[in-house]
Amino acid sequence: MNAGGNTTNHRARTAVRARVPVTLQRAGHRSADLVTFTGLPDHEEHLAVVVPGPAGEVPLVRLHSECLTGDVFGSARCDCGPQLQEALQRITREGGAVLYLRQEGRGIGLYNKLDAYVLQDRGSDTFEANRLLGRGEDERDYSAAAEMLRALGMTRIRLLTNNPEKAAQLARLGIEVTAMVPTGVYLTGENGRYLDAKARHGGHTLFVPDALPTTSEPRTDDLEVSVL
Ligand SMILES: Nc1nc2c(ncn2[C@@H]2O[C@H](COP(=O)(O)OP(=O)(O)OP(=O)(O)O)[C@@H](O)[C@H]2O)c(=O)[nH]1
Ligand SMILES: [Zn+2]
Repeated sequence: MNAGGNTTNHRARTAVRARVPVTLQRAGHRSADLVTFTGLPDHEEHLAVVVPGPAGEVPLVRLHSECLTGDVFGSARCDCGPQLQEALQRITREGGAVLYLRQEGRGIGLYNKLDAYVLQDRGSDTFEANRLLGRGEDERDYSAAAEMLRALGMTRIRLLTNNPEKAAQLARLGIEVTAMVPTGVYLTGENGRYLDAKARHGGHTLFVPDALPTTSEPRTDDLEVSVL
């Protein structure tokens, strides 16, 4: 019971639970801390990968939404895997954090995302497919991310993203985003329609050329964004 004796509206404050050093083999064998938390508002097991940067510099942060298919299996249907690698390589070089958020499928979960893929193969775009499943187009909420950043002492950040909604939500949640740093666009023969829908419908600041590649190798030339 707290000092006032009233526990009914009490919500645990988010705090760092443990910091575990690791070597990241796919980020040049550089060191990072994996950070876990207590008191997260949504009780998910979100994880931060943190590397200290130069004192006085605004840290680079990526809010990476979980994508098992892209991050782990390297599926070419989306651009999540290369974006995660880019973020890990950048923060291990210049300092910062990747918050790995358990928001699979923009918040609808893995099985629903795979159902959405089936609908996309029948002609729907990525946002319409969510609606046909009775779900929101994008159900992500970044409250837990803001709490994690506060617990890490990162309340002033540069955000590695092409998604203005992430910056807007963080600002509303009291995190000062001094800059949106563009993340790479990793175009493959399979993710062109997905990226195009993100740009046209989702408001992402990325450019997708009309002529899409025919291979599933990520291609980043002639795109107007920063790449590795
Ligand atoms: N529902 C659904 N989710 C998807 C689909 N493709 C990828 N995702 C999920 O979308 C999330 C990534 O969101 P994106 O819109 O690709 O990118 P973002 O994180 O908003 O923006 P950036 O910070 O610029 O990368 C991950 O959780 C993926 O699992 C899809 O077709 N349907
Ligand atoms: Zn993905």
